[in-house]
Amino acid sequence: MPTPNVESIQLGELNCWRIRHGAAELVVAQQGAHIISYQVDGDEPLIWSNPGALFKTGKPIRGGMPICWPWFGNFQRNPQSVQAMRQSDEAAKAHGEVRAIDWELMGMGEDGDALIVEFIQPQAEGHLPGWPHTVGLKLQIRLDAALNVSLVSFNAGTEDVTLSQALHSYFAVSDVAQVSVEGLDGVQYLNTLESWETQNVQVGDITFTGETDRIYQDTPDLISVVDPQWKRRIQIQTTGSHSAIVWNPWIDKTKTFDDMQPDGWRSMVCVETANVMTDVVTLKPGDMHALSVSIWAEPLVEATK
Ligand SMILES: O=P(O)(O)OC[C@H]1O[C@H](O)[C@H](O)[C@@H](O)[C@@H]1O
Repeated sequence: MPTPNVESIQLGELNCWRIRHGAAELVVAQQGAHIISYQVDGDEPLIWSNPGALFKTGKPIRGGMPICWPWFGNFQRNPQSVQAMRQSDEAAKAHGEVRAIDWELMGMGEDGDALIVEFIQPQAEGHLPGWPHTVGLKLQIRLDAALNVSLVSFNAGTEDVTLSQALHSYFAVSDVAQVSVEGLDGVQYLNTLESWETQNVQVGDITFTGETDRIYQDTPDLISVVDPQWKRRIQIQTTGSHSAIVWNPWIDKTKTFDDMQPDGWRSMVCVETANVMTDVVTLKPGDMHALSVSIWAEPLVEATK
């Protein structure tokens, strides 16, 4: 059985852990329970670790896998049922309240050949600013042949709670202009750069020629990023999610970020495992929901004629 090897490290101002399990290495920050990198020895990284990232207390980390909860994206773009959960005159943060606060590491342990790492977010139990609900929030990371991440919400209060959420995965690619995203052919999407009202239908695979920010609805459980140059297919298998956001900031948007190198956009693409828009989650008292993704790479088999 592979033995995990855990090292506490400091990245900028943030406490992190470097966890080795078999051939896999995971770096996770206490702030946001944020996966910063994940790579299997001898392979290209699967999760994009951003060389321009800033590791500052209270600032969301760009790259890796931010957790967006209890709302995704721009609060005002969320359905009324999600907005009604918040009681505050303060401007709402993009992507919710938990990506830039500390989580508690509950434990790390082996389960057969797998390693499990668990975090909880105690502030979700009634202590998030302007969000007066009591939800047990746990992140479970399971390392086996894949990277498996599950965000579990349990309504411990007495009223219904509606939330939108995402595991905002940044995937490492050879060159975003050369990759395609498969699995969404025929699926409806909003092109948020053009209109939040018009429904579009995806035709064929997604390729990238400019800034891209799309919300796909009624998504299938398996989406892949096909990368011919790195001769691999990243498999993104989800449960508890029927929406996905596909995002790349391209050249000009990247220039507006203080935490991304000018060419950073080229080596990443976000395919986010989500519950947004028509797919928001309502938890009755006592209900639990798990938003889960398993990520692994498979070699691209060249078509033979
Ligand atoms: O800059 P952030 O708040 O981390 O958000 C980064 C991106 O996240 C998602 O993919 C949204 O769809 C984008 O509109 C947003 O720009």
